[in-house]
Amino acid sequence: MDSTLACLAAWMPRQRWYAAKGRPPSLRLISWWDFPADDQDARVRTYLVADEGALPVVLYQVPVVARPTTTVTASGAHVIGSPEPGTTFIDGPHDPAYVGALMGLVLGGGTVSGPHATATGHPLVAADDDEGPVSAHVLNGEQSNTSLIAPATASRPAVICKIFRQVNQGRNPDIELQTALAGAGSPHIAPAVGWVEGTWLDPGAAQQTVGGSLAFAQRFFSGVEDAWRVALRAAADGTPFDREAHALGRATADVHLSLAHLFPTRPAEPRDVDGFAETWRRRLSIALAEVPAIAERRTAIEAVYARASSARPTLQRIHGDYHLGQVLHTENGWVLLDFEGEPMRPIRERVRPDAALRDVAGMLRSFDYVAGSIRLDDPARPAAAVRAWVDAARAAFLAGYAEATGDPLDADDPLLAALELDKAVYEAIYEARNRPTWVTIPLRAIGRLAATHPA
Ligand SMILES: Nc1ncnc2c1ncn2[C@@H]1O[C@H](COP(=O)(O)OP(=O)(O)O)[C@@H](O)[C@H]1O
Ligand SMILES: O=P(O)(O)O[C@H]1O[C@H](CO)[C@@H](O[C@H]2O[C@H](CO)[C@@H](O)[C@H](O)[C@H]2O)[C@H](O)[C@H]1O
Repeated sequence: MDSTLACLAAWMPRQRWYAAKGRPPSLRLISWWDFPADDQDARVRTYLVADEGALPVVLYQVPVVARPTTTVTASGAHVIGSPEPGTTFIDGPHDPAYVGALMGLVLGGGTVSGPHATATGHPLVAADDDEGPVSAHVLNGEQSNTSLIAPATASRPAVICKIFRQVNQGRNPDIELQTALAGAGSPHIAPAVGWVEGTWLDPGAAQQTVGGSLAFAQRFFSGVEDAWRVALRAAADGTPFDREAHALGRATADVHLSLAHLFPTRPAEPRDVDGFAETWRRRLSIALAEVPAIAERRTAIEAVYARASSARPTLQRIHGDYHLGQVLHTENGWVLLDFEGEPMRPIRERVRPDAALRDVAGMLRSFDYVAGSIRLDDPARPAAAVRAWVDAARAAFLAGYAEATGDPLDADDPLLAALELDKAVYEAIYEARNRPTWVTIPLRAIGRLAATHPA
């Protein structure tokens, strides 16, 4: 097993979903389970490994197909390594044996098990017994998880199945919130198709079995673009985005209203807002260590946070990592995706009731990212026109949101300002770790947002 762990530890840091960038993992095997495979050459296994170098410890789900090296046809990019002579490990989602096994579980149900661990499929739609092994391909792009797309068949629409790379105790909020919203008939959600839940021994507590979500399947909207693409094109062409942004504000408010109806809400108490401020300060100190350019803004940033200390919003479940890339432009309007919350926040914080303005702030930042990305692509482009596009989109989004909630929304609200600034600080850390050439986008925003609200 040591050679298997060494092989995984060498490969994981190169994966986008590996959280502790710049540090090799310190892996401990927690468990595994094997799927039955039709292909005699393939052993289909999911490893649960804990990265104990991370604080708190991060548990990863690593599906692996082991094949005799002489039979491997997978592209080198998807090969994990050869832990033993003659055997090659392939990244499971890129191998048909794992794809067929996982999709079979999520669409058809059943349980697979390993030492003190299980994985159980919970299909929500009746399976087509004649379908045979489901084929699917990995969705390309920069994602926190790995998603498989299974094309439509005569008996079912196309399906996207997200494999959660980081595994936590309890139901993943992506599944929890979207199944509740879909069940309540929200038109802004992709209908759920099924999910996979697992049990394993808690890495932090001897002999205690815990459970959590492993994968989530939803209807896949083929051939549609996300709001990021649509907005980027509109901004680059100089086409107004006001109507779309207004409808996006309305859809956002509609989802917030549904979540407030479906899950408990409560007024914030002083300790809640102190908790927000504590998170902002903690994040700022990480950002100061990882992105030193922020240091000159420190006092101004803290002043913006201090202005929000008397805010008392109603707390409710929210999206938590809301940006243009999380919304699809379908023929029936905007559809929201990925309710997992901020990947960098511990899960226990992500499932707590929160301020709905956090999502509003996330989307406002995303409009600014459109301008930033255009400037990165074409530094010679006059900044003023793109800025005017962003300002109009922001205003339209806020107007649509306020209209649908029926509550006026002050664009200078101190809590909104603090949340927007905190999101920019989050983005500075995120970009420094994942896309260093993009870090100028949040850095410029931090300068602007801190200067707009002087002490
Ligand atoms: N139901 C869907 N229909 C079409 N595309 C989807 C669907 N769900 C996700 N996508 C695409 O996959 C991308 C990643 O999905 P997301 O849920 O954000 O995963 P991650 O947690 O890995 O970031 C989205 O930005 C979107 O482009
Ligand atoms: O992968 P996730 O969807 O969970 O989100 C993470 O990655 C996003 C980048 O892909 C990051 O979003 C940032 O970049 C977007 C443009 O690519 C921009 O629209 C967002 O406003 C900006 O925050 C997100 O923060 C991160 O959690």
